Amino acid sequence: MLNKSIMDGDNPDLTEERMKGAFDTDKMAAVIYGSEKFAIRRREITESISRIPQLADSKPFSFMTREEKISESCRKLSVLSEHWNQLIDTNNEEEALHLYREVLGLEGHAFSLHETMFIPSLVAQANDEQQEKWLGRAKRREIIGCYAQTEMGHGTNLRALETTATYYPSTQEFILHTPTETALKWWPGALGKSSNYAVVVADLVIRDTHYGAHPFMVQLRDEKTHNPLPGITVGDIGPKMAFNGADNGFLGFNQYKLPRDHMLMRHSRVEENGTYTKPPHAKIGYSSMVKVRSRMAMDQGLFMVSALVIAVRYSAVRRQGFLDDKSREVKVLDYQTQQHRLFPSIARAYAFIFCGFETIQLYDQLLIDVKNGDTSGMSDLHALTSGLKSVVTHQTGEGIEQARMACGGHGYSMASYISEIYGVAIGGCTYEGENMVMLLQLARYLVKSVELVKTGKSKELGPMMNYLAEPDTQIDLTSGPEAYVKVFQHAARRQVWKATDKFHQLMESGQSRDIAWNNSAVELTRASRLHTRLYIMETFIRRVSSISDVSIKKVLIDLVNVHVNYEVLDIGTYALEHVSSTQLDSIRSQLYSSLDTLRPNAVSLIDSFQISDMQLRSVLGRRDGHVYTNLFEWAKASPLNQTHVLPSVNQYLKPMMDKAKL
Ligand SMILES: CC/C=C\C/C=C\C/C=C\CCCC(=O)SCCNC(=O)CCNC(=O)[C@H](O)C(C)(C)COP(=O)(O)OP(=O)(O)OC[C@H]1O[C@@H](n2cnc3c(N)ncnc32)[C@H](O)[C@@H]1OP(=O)(O)O
Ligand SMILES: Cc1cc2nc3c(=O)[nH]c(=O)nc-3n(C[C@H](O)[C@H](O)[C@H](O)COP(=O)(O)OP(=O)(O)OC[C@H]3O[C@@H](n4cnc5c(N)ncnc54)[C@H](O)[C@@H]3O)c2cc1C
Repeated sequence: MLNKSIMDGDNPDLTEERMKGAFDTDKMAAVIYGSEKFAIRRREITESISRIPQLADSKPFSFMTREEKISESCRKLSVLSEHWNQLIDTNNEEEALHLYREVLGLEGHAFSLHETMFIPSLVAQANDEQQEKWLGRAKRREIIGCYAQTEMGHGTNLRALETTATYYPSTQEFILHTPTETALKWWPGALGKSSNYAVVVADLVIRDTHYGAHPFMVQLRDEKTHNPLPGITVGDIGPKMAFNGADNGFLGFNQYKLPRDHMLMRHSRVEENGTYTKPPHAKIGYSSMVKVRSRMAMDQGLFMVSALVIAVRYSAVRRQGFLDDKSREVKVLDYQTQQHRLFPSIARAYAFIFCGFETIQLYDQLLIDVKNGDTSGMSDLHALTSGLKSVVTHQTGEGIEQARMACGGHGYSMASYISEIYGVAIGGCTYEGENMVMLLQLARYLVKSVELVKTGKSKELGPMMNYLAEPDTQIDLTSGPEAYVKVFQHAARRQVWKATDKFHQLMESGQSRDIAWNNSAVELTRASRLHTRLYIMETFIRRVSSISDVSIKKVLIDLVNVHVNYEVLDIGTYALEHVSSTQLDSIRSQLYSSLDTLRPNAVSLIDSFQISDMQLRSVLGRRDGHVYTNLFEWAKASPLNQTHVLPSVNQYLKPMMDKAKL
């Protein structure tokens, strides 16, 4: 029995699962979270939080109105402000994110964008003097900030942003202005009611020349009264599909004056006389987005895991139907269909998180390089994270929806909380650049790479691109996971070349570059997806190969087997060009047997993420597995059940029924 945290009073069905686990979940947590030190810190932070009763939800979140959710998260933030230094190392971003997740969950809050985009924008875009002025204040949370870029009329196409920041040398001020209704900033998280500052992205104009999107530090509200400053129109955009604890907002400027030194000037400058110095890389101002995209594999992996923790634990306590033994119904987790629904997603979640570690490190390195004047890695990371954010958000959405269905009717209830997780996670398909558009950004890079190969410049290929220059080879599927990587390489290479050839042929036939691109776009997005999935698979295998602990490695190899078999079958139409249908049949059989092999470790694999009940907010996913009693308690707490007869019954239904009786 390796799982140390088995509790006496837990549901015996879950205890049985935990006894079956063949590895230590604390050790696995150390692998998942990158180090034993951080895995221990996570547990310590969770433990410390549980000792502060004011940080608990005051009632089930699902029964709160939007206003109550916002007020509840502000209440908790004020409690947290008394405890930051005892709870976490405030300079450690991962510890802070864990604390936020535990205490505030995933529905958003006043600081949603403060940590994820406002501070990172100051770090990457503000010069030293500006950081001196604002960064400390932001880190101490004396001010609350957000990132205001998207407008009602334009989000994806940044070059068409309408908000202007016009510089006047005579006053040494910018005038921020919203020229039309569609130019209203629309969507920024925590903008509507919480933030008093924003990094605003506006089109820089000097003497009638438009220099495009640039970031500005803008005070929105009076620091004493919190009222909007004159010239600022700001408010909440209303309820959303999910994420309703956040006040995503609108923002308009009416000839709003801003001192010259409020343009973030680490990379581009406007001198007092209006002379403009351009940045060392044209897209350096987009770095806050690359930062968030580089985190998305990790964050989406964790969203998917939350849904899987709920679905796998519930599947181990839910008994329905019979297999051999007719005296007792089976755990639904024993059905092959249930395993097929859930286990490939467990594998993907692990894979996303391992990828996430790599891309976060790549971004941190890029930040250092750029500070030292080296922007050469920007295109590679932009391409990689554009594809990755698109694939992981889409697959996470699919995985969470399967997890919901795997919980049957109770999955549809807010008691499961899966629908909230789903709603929040799929926001990622849209924010930080709509998925199709970001796949097309990666496609630009892939097409350029093929062009390099075609012109004999393969040596100039970026990281991860060498396979595009390699010839197809025979694949021996018995040679282990690497053979599946080869299948993906073949499929991705063929699709990237096919899409590029189509694009080239259309141009050769007389179509303009833009029209030819648009007419090749579906094929190009397919190429980007295959390339990204190849990267995810390679990272997963690489990470697992590097593990030394035998029991951990063994179960992760089982997980890799589920992954590679499932992924190759999932791209069956492409794979068929490289493997025979008989080989696909054999992959199918291997997938079924790999599901079987994984089955005893399923609960331990998801327990290893050590997501607390507080964070999970799910009756079905409770760690102790006592689902039914608590489901009943939860339903009894519904506001509708606080009275036997609702006022609407007396007001409408009774008179209607009484009238019908006459
Ligand atoms: C629910 C949440 C739960 C938890 C999380 C909590 C909080 C976080 C929640 C939400 C945060 C959401 C925040 C936001 O959404 S902020 C707004 C984000 N907006 C976007 O992402 C807009 C997307 N659009 C763009 O990025 C750009 O418009 C573009 C699509 C990239 C096109 O830009 P454009 O200037 O027109 O450039 P192109 O002509 O297409 O390309 C020219 C050239 O530049 C290269 N390029 C583009 N971008 C970059 C980059 N960032 N770095 C390096 N290079 C870049 C591009 O590849 C091309 O290169 P070529 O060599 O091909 O010429
Ligand atoms: C939960 C959430 C939080 C957000 N938070 C913030 C925030 O904090 N700050 C902020 O500034 N913004 C924020 N946003 C806005 C977000 O960044 C934008 O919605 C996003 O960038 C997509 O832009 P869009 O809405 O203009 O979509 P559109 O570009 O209008 O997309 C609509 C459709 O057009 C297609 N399309 C558009 N352009 C092309 C193209 N060139 N080629 C092919 N197809 C195309 C898309 O694929 C899509 O199908 C948030 C959004 C959400 C949902």
